[in-house]
Amino acid sequence: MKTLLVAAVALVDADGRVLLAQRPPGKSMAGLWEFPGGKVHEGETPEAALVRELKEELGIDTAESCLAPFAFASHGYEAFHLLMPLFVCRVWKGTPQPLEGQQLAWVRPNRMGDYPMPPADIPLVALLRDLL
Ligand SMILES: Nc1nc2c([nH]c(=O)n2[C@H]2C[C@H](O)[C@@H](COP(=O)(O)OP(=O)(O)OP(=O)(O)O)O2)c(=O)[nH]1
Repeated sequence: MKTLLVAAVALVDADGRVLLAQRPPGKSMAGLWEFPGGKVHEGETPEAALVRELKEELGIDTAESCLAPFAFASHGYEAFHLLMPLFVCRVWKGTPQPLEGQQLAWVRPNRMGDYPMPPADIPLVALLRDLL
């Protein structure tokens, strides 16, 4: 089974809300809410992948130094094993915009239960609730 490395980030605003993005129709797990991020390319670090993805998906600028390692998900999906480091970021430039047609929502960790997420993410939500 292939291990897929995906980097994800909890963008946290001044009110302690976290940005979730809804996976668009046509993609795997469409309709579920996830942390922004994506696959780490060959030869790329997770931090560099996130800086790139945040620009592409949301139009915001972040520095690698603003990404604090927080936790990781390790989850067996049918087709691959997902290894997903989750970073926390509280500092960025710009306002997140849905540049890829995705829905965005700022959600308090204790309300994340209202937003169906991929199974890999469930343990991460509990950890965020403790942090924020
Ligand atoms: N970005 C992100 N991906 C997640 C989360 N939880 C989770 O299981 N994933 C999975 C979904 C995808 O299989 C993979 C991320 O792939 P991607 O977002 O870069 O690429 P993609 O939508 O084209 O994925 P796919 O349709 O090819 O499966 O990680 C999460 O919180 N954030």
